[in-house]
Amino acid sequence: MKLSEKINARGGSRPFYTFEFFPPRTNQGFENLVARISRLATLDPLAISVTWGAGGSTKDRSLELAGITQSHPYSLATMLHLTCTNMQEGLIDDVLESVKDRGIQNILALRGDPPRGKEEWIPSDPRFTHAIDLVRYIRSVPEYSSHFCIGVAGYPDGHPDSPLSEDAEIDNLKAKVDAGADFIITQLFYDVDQFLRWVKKVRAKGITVPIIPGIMPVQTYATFARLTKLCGTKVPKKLEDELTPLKHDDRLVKDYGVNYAIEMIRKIHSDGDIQGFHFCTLNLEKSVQRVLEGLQWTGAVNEVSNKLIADIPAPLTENSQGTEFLITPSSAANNATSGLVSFSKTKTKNEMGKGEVNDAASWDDFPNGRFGDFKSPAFGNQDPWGGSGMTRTDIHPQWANPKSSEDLTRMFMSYLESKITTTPFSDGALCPESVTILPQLKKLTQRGWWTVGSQPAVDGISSADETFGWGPRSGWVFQKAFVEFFCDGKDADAIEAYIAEKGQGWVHYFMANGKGDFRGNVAGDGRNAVTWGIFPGSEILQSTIIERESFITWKEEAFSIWKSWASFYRPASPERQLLDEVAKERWLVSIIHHDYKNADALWTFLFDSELGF
Ligand SMILES: Cc1cc2nc3c(=O)[nH]c(=O)nc-3n(C[C@H](O)[C@H](O)[C@H](O)COP(=O)(O)OP(=O)(O)OC[C@H]3O[C@@H](n4cnc5c(N)ncnc54)[C@H](O)[C@@H]3O)c2cc1C
Ligand SMILES: NC(=O)c1ccc[n+]([C@@H]2O[C@H](COP(=O)([O-])OP(=O)(O)OC[C@H]3O[C@@H](n4cnc5c(N)ncnc54)[C@H](O)[C@@H]3O)[C@@H](O)[C@H]2O)c1
Repeated sequence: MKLSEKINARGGSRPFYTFEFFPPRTNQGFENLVARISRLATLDPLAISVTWGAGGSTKDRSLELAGITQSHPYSLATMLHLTCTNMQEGLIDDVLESVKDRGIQNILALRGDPPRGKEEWIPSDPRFTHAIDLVRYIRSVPEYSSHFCIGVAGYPDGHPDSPLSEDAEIDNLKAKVDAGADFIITQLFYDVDQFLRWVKKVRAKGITVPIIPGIMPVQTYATFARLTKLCGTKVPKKLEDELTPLKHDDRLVKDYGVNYAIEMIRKIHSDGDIQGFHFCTLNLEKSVQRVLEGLQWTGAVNEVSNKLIADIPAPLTENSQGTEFLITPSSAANNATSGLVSFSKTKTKNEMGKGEVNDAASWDDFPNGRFGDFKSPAFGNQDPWGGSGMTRTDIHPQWANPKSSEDLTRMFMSYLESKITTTPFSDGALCPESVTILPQLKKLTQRGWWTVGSQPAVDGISSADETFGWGPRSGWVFQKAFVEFFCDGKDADAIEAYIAEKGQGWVHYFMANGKGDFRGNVAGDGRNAVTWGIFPGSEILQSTIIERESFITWKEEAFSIWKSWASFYRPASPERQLLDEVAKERWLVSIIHHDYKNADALWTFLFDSELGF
């Protein structure tokens, strides 16, 4: 059903909400998301939306997910985000046809990433340069026009890449609506006063369609910092001042995020214009549920909608079978200041094993744990539409234009020496904990093993420690050292042989190349918890796990970053040849040393003459 019709049918009696999801990176994450959506559906959203990877990069998974949620037994009004630039010629028509065939009637028409300057050899559809072109196109084809309800994006804090004034931006928004859009969904924001001012300005320009504000409850400090930067979101001083002191405690951050979202929504709703809210869920469920409970908007619907749970087909993978708990805070949303959030666990499905419970329960608690659980729907999330960062920006001038391996070594070294602040693999400065192993990282990188991820060993440090601490303050945290780097095939062979000969069971590794070869010494389903913490009143929490599935998923992304970087250069250019060669020939290697009681164990093991040190 069309969202515009559903909004009208409600008659404005009760506020509505929609939930946004992105297609997960792994098969198990995908299957578990479907189960998660079915649970969230019991909260009676008016629609759910599925994001679209820039340039169609998630086409199949986005279509599949949207098709599932639209059809029986879920039967949720589904909206597909669709970007129109950097899309291969003909793809828009194919997608619109498939969307229509699946019975989906709502499209969020977006521009997507601006075309990359130097890519003229990649054929992309010349008909589309702005979102308005997609709106016009859909409205120009009678069978699409009658079938689809169209939403467009609005930017209360301004568009991050736009040089235009607010007035000019709103004129462009009006043009999209005049071209046939039925509603506006806004970019996420946190400054309610600014939003309400913007809405009045939008209305004053004669835009009358529903405006649905994008709400993203703060989930973790790192995601919040990353996304507000990416989206150009203004962070009110009050929010910054209140959130920063909590940033090491994921639970307090989440509690704060829930309360802040509740306050935002109450204030916006009381202003009278806004009827509904669009939740950017990041594929997590607890915070959105808590916000709606806190608003007391869910009471009436819960009775009606339990039917969905009963209708859902049995869950989906062996690992996910029965591992899901619906975790509801026993004292909804109001514990932020005490720091004592207690959770009551309500089984939603079959009986389950204890270890599995710990996994699923922490999916929301540590959604962006560095190497989060690959079974989590939120695994590997980088931004709300699943890009790698590489697709959103032009090549960073800091990375120079590498023409040789030595140039790349220099780039990775410059990053470690803080001469540059990013690499294609690290979008911000090194974490303070990495500074404690800086000489070791430099030694590896200088050797041509370009490090991209690492952590030092930690044997029980206070969870309140400024550098290593996380979680509730009264606890102890532990880490095993690991390092992850790109090296050539000869070195990968040498590392493998060396670990087999000298590792004595203390050293685990995974290695993979861009051609699809994979090697490692961890048993198929072996899971290395490399960061864990012990806190009062809870099971041991494992925030970071290194395992085969997540490594393989990450290595796909890692090699696609090389390829994506290469694609910025002309085919015959030395940069293109170098980066293509690296993407083909180098290996991504991840090495963990299990002796966390010896802080030097990993490094003394690696810095051996047999490995060329
Ligand atoms: C709710 C929401 C969901 C999103 N979902 C996704 C997603 O799933 N996948 C994804 O890749 N991205 C997504 N995005 C990001 C979006 O694709 C980017 O923000 C993109 O840069 C702009 O898209 P747009 O549709 O607003 O573009 P447009 O409406 O085309 O506007 C882009 C810029 O161009 C300007 N402009 C418009 N018309 C003209 C003109 N004729 N001449 C000159 N300038 C003009 C506008 O003022 C604006 O500054 C989403 C954004 C929002 C707010
Ligand atoms: N299973 C896996 O192996 C797997 C899965 C997903 C992600 N990853 C890794 O995680 C990273 C992305 O995850 P994230 O956003 O949580 O990472 P992050 O930015 O939190 O980095 C993880 C750690 O690596 C350190 N680091 C960053 N850049 C480094 C560099 N150039 N050399 C050495 N150390 C560096 C950081 O300081 C931090 O301590 C990827 O770069 C990848 O290394 C690995």
